[in-house]
Amino acid sequence: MHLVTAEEMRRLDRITIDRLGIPAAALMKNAGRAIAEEIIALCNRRGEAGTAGGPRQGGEAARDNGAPRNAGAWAAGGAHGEAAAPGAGGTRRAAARSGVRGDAAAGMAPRSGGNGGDGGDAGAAGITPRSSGPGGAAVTPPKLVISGDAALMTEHAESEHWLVLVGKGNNGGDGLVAARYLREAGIAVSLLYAVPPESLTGEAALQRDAAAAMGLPAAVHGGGGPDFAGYSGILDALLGTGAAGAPRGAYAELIAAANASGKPVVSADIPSGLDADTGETHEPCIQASLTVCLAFLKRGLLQYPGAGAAGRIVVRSIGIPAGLAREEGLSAYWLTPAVLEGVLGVDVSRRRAPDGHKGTYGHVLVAAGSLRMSGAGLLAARASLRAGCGLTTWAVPGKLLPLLVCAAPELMLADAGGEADGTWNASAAEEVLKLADGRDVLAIGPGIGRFEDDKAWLKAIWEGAECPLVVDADALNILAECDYGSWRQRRAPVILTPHPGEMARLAGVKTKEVQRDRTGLALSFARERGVTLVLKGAHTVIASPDGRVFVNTTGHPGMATGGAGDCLTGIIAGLLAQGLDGAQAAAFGVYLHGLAGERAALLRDDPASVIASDIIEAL
Ligand SMILES: NC(=O)C1=CN([C@@H]2O[C@H](COP(=O)(O)OP(=O)(O)OC[C@H]3O[C@@H](n4cnc5c(N)ncnc54)[C@H](OP(=O)(O)O)[C@@H]3O)[C@@H](O)[C@H]2O)[C@@H](O)CC1
Ligand SMILES: [K+]
Repeated sequence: MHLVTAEEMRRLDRITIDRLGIPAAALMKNAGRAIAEEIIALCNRRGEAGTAGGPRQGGEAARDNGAPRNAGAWAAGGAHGEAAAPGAGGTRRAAARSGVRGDAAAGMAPRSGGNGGDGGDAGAAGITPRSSGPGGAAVTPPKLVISGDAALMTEHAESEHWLVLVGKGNNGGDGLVAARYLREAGIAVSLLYAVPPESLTGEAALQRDAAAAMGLPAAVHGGGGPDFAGYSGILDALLGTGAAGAPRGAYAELIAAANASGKPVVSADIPSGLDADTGETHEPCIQASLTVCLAFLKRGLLQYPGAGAAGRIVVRSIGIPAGLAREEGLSAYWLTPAVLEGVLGVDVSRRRAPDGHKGTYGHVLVAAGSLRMSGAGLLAARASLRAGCGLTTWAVPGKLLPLLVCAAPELMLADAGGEADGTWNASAAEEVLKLADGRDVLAIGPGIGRFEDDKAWLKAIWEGAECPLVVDADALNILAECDYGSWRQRRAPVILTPHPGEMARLAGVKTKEVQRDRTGLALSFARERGVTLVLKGAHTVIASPDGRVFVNTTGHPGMATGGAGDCLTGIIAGLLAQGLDGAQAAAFGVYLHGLAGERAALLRDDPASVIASDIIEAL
């Protein structure tokens, strides 16, 4: 699934309208209808659970009122994203975990509710002929089957009254269309304009007039704290992709009041107050329980804190062809099995040749670990084997070798020289290069610490190793102090795997700046430096030097534990050794790492108790 910026979305809108001749009003109608369908589905869920209009439950429970739980969920197992076969239980679980669902009508994940009729005769309405069983007894009574527009029906309308907060732009127009469809479904709806309705223009003005002609009660926000107590839910149609900066004036007041109301808030396209590109949340920003994202997933919805403000995300098709994004060369993706296979060309089933042997699957050299942090090297080396490479050699300062014998019997150990106290030194680079000769990949950094002339050590390895290089941990901190742009160009790929702190040092900015726009920074850094960059953290970003960027959603907060990053280094190295290219190994490695973390959490029945070794065992 493509991820788009606001600017890219506008471009795709324009192409659809200008080149394909699809009227803007039709897109707005589709958008509003999709939003209404999702609200009706929500009403039905909570109607069945008997919670509509109930008192505020506080915290997450209140935000989630009527919607499946999402935030921080980590339900594991099964396939992720839209790639799994429609109807697969795994898809449903995975969608709940990642909090993003696609539109079945657009060929993505299955929809619940939806237009699927009543489960009876899906064909034409009519009278079913009488048939009889072997003894002549009638087995099928005559039945008149007529199906209606199920997605726009609810039996719980009487307990619902929705307030639509209407902004000045097309986002407000979407909200006005949704209001009409909700009313058509029998749900009471009121409109609250942020600005005088006369200031709406274009399609939004047409929708304003239609809503008025339909008799929908409307008011204009007059300042002060509006009273939302009488409503069962709020549709946030204040600001969309046309928003600039922090919400101002009436918009800010309405957002703050909606958040304080404790009512479930459904956002049209994006939560108002969110930067659609970066995931930054302005003050204030809607805290939605559900975001009905229109046409394409906006980048900011997958990056925190925006991902946290969006609640559950549903991406609904509105008539803009999905293929346009590819045709226009957009290259940011939500990382799913479909994207791994279709965009990156990864064989996610990891088939092995029937006549393969350990030499077929590559040999990893891991140069990692020192006296006080030998475990980091062990984790990386073991993870590379679990990722499926044929052989792994672990190079450590020689002093440590006797202590590590049989730490993992599957590993080969090698003496990298170093100091008598088990630390690294600059001359160890020569040993590492000798050991790397003929190896398929070299992973460096976990647990090496800092040492005298470590920059010379890194330069020698960077320039001398002919195989792909995975650089992590202290090797990244060393790199951040080097002018490596002047080093000899490497032919084989380099993958850097920084966490936000390491990224800040590499890019020469503050950590806060890294987190402000993770996707944008990763993309520009990878392009400028000619490396594949894995920017770790919640929803890890993988950027390749050719301008493609992938955002991962596997994993969970329990994986924020010492050594988890070392495992990732090993996994990526193990995949590179098997012949995957830089972007493939980085993206697939990050995806598998998160999946293994989810499995480990399930096995332990508690995400918080997962430790790095569990991730390796769950691979
Ligand atoms: N065919 C289409 O076009 C489709 C559009 N679609 C929908 O349209 C949405 C984009 O619509 P949009 O471009 O009209 O922008 P939108 O966010 O509604 O309003 C911007 C207005 O708000 C104002 N404003 C801005 N910043 C502000 C702030 N910080 N604080 C306060 N006010 C602020 C600013 O007014 P100004 O201040 O300039 O007078 C500006 O006019 C998109 O998200 C999707 O929902 C989809 O249905 C697909 C088809
Ligand atoms: K909105």
